Amino acid sequence: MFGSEFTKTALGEFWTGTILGRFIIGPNLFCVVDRQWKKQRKIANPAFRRSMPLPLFGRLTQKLFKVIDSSTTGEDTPITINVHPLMKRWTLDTLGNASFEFDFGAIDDSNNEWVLRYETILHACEAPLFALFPFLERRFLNWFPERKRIHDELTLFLDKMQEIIDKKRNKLLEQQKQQQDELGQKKASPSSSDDSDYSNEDLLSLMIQNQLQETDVNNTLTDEELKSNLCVFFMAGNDTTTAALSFMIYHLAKHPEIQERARQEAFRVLGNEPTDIIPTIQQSQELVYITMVINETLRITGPADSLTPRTATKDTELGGVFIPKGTNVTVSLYELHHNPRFWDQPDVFDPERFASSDSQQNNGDDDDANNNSINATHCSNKEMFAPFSSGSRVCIGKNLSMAQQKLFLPMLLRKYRWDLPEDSIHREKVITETTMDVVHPVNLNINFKRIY
Ligand code: HEM
Repeated sequence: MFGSEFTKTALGEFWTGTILGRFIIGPNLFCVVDRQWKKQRKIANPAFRRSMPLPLFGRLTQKLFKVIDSSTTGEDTPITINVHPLMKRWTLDTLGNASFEFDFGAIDDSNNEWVLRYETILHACEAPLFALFPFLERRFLNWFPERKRIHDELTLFLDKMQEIIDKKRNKLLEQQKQQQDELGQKKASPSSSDDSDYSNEDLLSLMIQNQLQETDVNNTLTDEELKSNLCVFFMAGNDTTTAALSFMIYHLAKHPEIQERARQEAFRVLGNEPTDIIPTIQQSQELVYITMVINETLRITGPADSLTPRTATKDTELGGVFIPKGTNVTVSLYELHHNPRFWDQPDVFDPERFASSDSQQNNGDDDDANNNSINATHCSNKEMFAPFSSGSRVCIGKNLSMAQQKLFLPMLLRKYRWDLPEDSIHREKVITETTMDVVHPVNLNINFKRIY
């Protein structure tokens, strides 16, 4: 999205020793630049390119439906649900399992020890006092007992990650040794070195496998880097996908005719038996209209409304504006997605603008930054659609998030109809707030009615 005259602003020392610094602003993909970033991205890319664990996501969706159904008295009784916290529980469990085979257990119990710990740490990252004066917690932590307690919680969280890393590494080493013994070879490859076998493995295992295969330590991730990346996958992947799913439910509640059309597609592709069907990869690629709905949601209410700042590496000019070397600039994705020069009636929710002759191929599973074709009559430049950014620093979790959304929405459509309550605060337009730079709906209550 940015040319070489702009580089990502290195985030680092300012936050050392703070909760934000220990949790997020560390040696991870989001924060590092130049050679460090190249190394990390090269290692992480194959893990994110594997085929997605749809059966796992599907099982967790079935679990969520059971929780919802347990609070209804019958198929005809609607139930009102605050959607955003519910989606957060689902995303936390899918991401925990897919990232490092850790089940937060959030769907079953949103108040369990690990969920509360994670939420506490995340909220603490935003505390205004320490965001403005990070030296307070670096040098005078003892003056702030509550802050100190949260540091201890974070230590427990990071220790847990280290424990999981150690266990996984030992398990993989054992497997490797077994294979070597069996094959009688000097150099055995770990169990899944091929992309196509990745689907059942979590991201952490895939990255550790890389470490075990690599002989040059300069091309491997240290445990600190592994942990820091796991933290950032949560920060970057949990709230964003949660918000995307919540907004999607909102738009479909506001537009029942679009909801029904999407449901008919789900029935056509997955069948209409009254039972939870988990889409296969093949089926998920056939969900053309549902993909259009997802794209339009990401355009009109994208969870990331701007990119993190870039710094001009030299005096340059952008759109006729002179930008001196060292200036920080950013891109507003919101403006990009609502610019009337590129989008016909940008404030109207209209999935049709993503219809195209090649929409069959347009499944959100490739690695092209702008794989989402756009109807040329509605938008004059497909590069204007970039909810996951674009270029070399495009979101690494894009395919994962698209896979989650394309699994969840058809399952939900087959199982429930939903609408906005009469007294909803969102009747006119969706009310949002921003947490950790992610835009999400506030108190979005939705009435759900079971189909089966
Ligand atoms: C709807 C869901 C998501 C949206 C809208 C989104 C959006 C974005 C955007 C706009 C960026 C670029 C930020 C910048 O350069 O300033 C980004 C980067 C990133 N995202 Fe996502 N993201 C989503 C889901 C995920 C998921 C599921 C993960 C991981 C599990 C993830 C991990 C990352 C990481 C690690 C980066 C930094 C990549 C790099 O700089 O190489 N994201 N995301």
